[in-house]
Amino acid sequence: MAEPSNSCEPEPAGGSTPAAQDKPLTVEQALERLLGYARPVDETEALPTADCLGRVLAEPVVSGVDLPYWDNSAMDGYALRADDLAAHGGRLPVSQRIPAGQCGTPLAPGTAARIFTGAPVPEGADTVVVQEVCEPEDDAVRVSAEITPGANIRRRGEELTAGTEVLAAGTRLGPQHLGMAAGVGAAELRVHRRLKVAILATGDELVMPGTALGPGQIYNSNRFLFRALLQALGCEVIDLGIVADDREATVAALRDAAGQSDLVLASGGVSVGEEDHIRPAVERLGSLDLWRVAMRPGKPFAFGRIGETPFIGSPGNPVSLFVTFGLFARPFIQRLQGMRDAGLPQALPARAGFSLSKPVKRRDYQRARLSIDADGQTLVEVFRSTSSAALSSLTWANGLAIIPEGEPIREGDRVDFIPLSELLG
Ligand SMILES: Nc1nc2c(c(=O)[nH]1)N[C@H]1C(S)=C(S)[C@@H](COP(=O)(O)OP(=O)(O)OC[C@H]3O[C@@H](n4cnc5c(N)ncnc54)[C@H](O)[C@@H]3O)O[C@H]1N2
Ligand code: MOO
Ligand SMILES: [Mg+2]
Repeated sequence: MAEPSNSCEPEPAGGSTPAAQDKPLTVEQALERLLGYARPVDETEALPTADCLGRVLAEPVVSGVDLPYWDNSAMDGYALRADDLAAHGGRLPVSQRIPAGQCGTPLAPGTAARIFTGAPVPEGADTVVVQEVCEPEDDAVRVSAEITPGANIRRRGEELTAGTEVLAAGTRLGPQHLGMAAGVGAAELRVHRRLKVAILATGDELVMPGTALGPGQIYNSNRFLFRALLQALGCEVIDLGIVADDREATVAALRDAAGQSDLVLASGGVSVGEEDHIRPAVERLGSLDLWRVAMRPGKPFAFGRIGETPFIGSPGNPVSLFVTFGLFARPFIQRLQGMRDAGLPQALPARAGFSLSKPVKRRDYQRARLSIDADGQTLVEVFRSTSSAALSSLTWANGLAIIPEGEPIREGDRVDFIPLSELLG
């Protein structure tokens, strides 16, 4: 889509060397370069708050009210003046009843009000006593325990006051944010429009589930990975299906994809064989701005532009696609969507429950499982195979262990672990 709002200015980042750099970039350099090309889509729309799940907020939400809006009871019980209770030997007549949704009258001196959770505390009362320590007696109440003056009242404005920004622009709206917006009375929110992402899977060997496999054929897993990863990010997916390993077919499919989307994602055909047509096709239609990252899986990862439309080429191996999506495509998409905090997924320090005597040559994102052992210590185990074709490694894992290049790992060493949740949504 040739929208100026989403154009990729040729602004080098992460090093000035253009695309087909001689050496693979580090993960950090690659991300920096990639994000240097990310221009947020600036078109926005106003939607009913209930329809905004997963959208990115374009304007802050500012509260028009104090929260709570008035002093209210945090418990079911009796509202009274603490001094009155002491002065009347722990027994007070009940002068009114205040359920939630009703306002009582100012509390008559020397009396208590029956009150329920969420009801406004009547003027004059300074304490709510929970009913569990009260005995109702005819039209009075006897309090059988020590009370804490001021207890069980949620004060007006104690959470926040009118004029407070409750949600910042650039927030991805989850259930808690929608609840917050509704809680300050926002019926509509201004959000960025949905990002249109075109996907295509290259490969003559691919067939769709539902068809019997012929000789040399495999099922097209990547389509399902792409779609689901994008849906979890709130994108509109334009699925262009399977593209043959053919130069002209690849050029035509990429041109078609770029014409109707904000971003094009392709899987496969990005490596060095003569059946890999993605790089020359992108170069013909625009430019290749990055190719190859010093990582495993995912080394032949590519980024470029087809006209003005950004392009991400993921390696065909499904695990390589998943990992490069989480590390690069996800933050890039978050930026286009207008999110504030787009970057590498957060890793947490953990303890290796495995050893690798032979150091790895490229930074390795091994499929891993974090657990807490009997002593309460973190323990990371890695999958038995590092094959980037083995999706079963990802269904087994709950995260990725980052194995730095050139360093052996001994059991008990610190190892950085990225929870899968950091890579999704
Ligand atoms: N001589 C070299 N060969 C390869 C290199 C290299 O540096 N030199 N790199 C290897 C690495 S690492 C990877 S990763 C792959 C990346 O390959 P491509 O991106 O070109 O992808 P393809 O060759 O098309 O496919 C690779 C692999 O993935 C399977 N595949 C492809 N698409 C799908 C799909 N939609 N669903 C499921 N599986 C898919 C495909 O059948 C291949 O097995 O290149 C190495 N080669
Ligand atoms: O980069 Mo490939 O993804 O190592 O298998
Ligand atoms: Mg290939």
